[in-house]
Amino acid sequence: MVTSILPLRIHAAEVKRRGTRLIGPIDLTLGGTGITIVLGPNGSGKTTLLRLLHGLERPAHGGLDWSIPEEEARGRRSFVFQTPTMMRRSVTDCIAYALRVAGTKRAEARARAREMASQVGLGHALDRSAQVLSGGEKQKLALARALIREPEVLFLDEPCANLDGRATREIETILTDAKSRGTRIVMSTHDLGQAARLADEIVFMLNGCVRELNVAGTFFETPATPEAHAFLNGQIVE
Ligand SMILES: Nc1ncnc2c1ncn2[C@@H]1O[C@H](COP(=O)(O)OP(=O)(O)OP(=O)(O)O)[C@@H](O)[C@H]1O
Repeated sequence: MVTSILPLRIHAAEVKRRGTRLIGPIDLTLGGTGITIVLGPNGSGKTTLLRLLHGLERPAHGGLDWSIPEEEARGRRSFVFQTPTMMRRSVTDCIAYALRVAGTKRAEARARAREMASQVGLGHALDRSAQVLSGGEKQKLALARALIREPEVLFLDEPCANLDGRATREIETILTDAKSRGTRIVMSTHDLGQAARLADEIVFMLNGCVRELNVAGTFFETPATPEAHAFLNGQIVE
């Protein structure tokens, strides 16, 4: 049996930029299964937290421990950026590329890429250049590229920012399907409706710190902190 890379334990981790603290100290454990949604006002540190968890930011203090050595855990997680970079390649080749760099042969990589493209609703655009896709299609492509490696943990930074209701629903379906296949998802969103639809657990950020970590149902019904309560009521929280 393959050992899980989870839980991820974060202890007193701080991210600094030129001596200024962006987030932290963060103490958090990410375990088990399901979807964790990172919520919080603009500038509260959601993106920086996700970047820290995925290893894109090095903690200035404290640290992170996956349940297996970092060099092994690295290849078993993926990150989808808010504005994914698109290669000058077809949809099929963009997805296949993720497998090719991992050593899969070209024909097999392309066959699996076509299958994955169809699963995320891009079956009509297999030969289209990634660069001409719509915003929603680009996000689906970014997800397909991340999911084809079957990551155990998938981090997403505001994957539905700027998407309309239909595109958002399609992305949410892809994410819930991935969850049901066992992918652990950690994502930020501004959209409280989306958080309520998807979350099993909420991490509420404020001023660079985790202000509340709660089961989603409890967070939405009886938040533990006055700041979360105010945030859920649409008040400006600083
Ligand atoms: N490269 C950087 N250099 C300096 N400050 C930064 C940098 N990146 C982020 N910050 C600051 O760190 C804080 C947290 O930013 P972050 O982008 O993580 O917040 P966020 O909650 O994701 O915000 P938003 O909801 O607006 O996307 C902000 O005050 C931001 O200005």
